[in-house]
Amino acid sequence: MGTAVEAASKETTGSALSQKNPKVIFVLGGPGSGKGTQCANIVEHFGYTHLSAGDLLRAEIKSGSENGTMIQNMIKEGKIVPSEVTIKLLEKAIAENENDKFLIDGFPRNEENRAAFEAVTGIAPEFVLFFDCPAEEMEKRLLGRNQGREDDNIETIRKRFRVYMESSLPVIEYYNSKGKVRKIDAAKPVEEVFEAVKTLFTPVNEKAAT
Ligand SMILES: Nc1ncnc2c1ncn2[C@@H]1O[C@H](COP(=O)(O)OP(=O)(O)O)[C@@H](O)[C@H]1O
Ligand SMILES: Nc1ccn([C@@H]2O[C@H](COP(=O)(O)OP(=O)(O)O)[C@@H](O)[C@H]2O)c(=O)n1
Ligand SMILES: [Mg+2]
Repeated sequence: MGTAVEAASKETTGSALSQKNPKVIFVLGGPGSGKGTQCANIVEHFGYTHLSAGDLLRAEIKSGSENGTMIQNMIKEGKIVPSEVTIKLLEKAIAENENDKFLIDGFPRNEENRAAFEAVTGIAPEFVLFFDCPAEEMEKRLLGRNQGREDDNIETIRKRFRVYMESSLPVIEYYNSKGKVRKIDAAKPVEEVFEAVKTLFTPVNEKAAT
């Protein structure tokens, strides 16, 4: 149905995903709230595959892709890359992985990300894991992250916070209005945050098994 472009896109990507029918959890929260850290814990304990949108975009820059320069400039400015680029990377990563359970970290980051992902893949998240953390704590963590990231400087961090407030929080609000948000106090130490995360995953997994 729809345009030829839509049909083609379904044939090349949508069909691979609809066959898979993957289970997806969106992991959201401000920059530095601890998304990547907690995803690593969830992978270890609950068998999900972690897909960080930011990591996929950074790998795309490194691969020498034709979009690389554009992505690099957007990340440096703290701006959100057009969803068609990010969604293609996510679709490919899901299709190529044998697992059927994915943590999608740092996506959707704006309304365009959200609506396009749903339209292209037909996938709705099981729930949205939301790491709630004060800006001062996030700023402190980002300045101490030491991963050599070009966007972990105070100037870009301020831009990323603005984008988060203006564009990403409304997406969390959208899912909240649908009862899909599981909010975690992310200002606590890593272990305590993970204790709270665990309680969300254990009952969900048990329910799925019975
Ligand atoms: N609960 C926490 N308390 C203190 N530091 C944390 C906590 N969670 C993560 N960190 C540290 O903060 C930085 C940002 O964490 P990260 O998981 O990369 O966040 P995000 O992916 O949300 O940007 C990292 O250096 C990480 O080690
Ligand atoms: N859905 C997404 C996710 C990240 N990005 C870009 O990648 C940057 C880093 O994202 P990230 O998720 O790795 O950052 P953190 O929240 O982990 O600090 C963002 O500031 C955006 O520039 C994007 O454009 N679209
Ligand atoms: Mg991250």
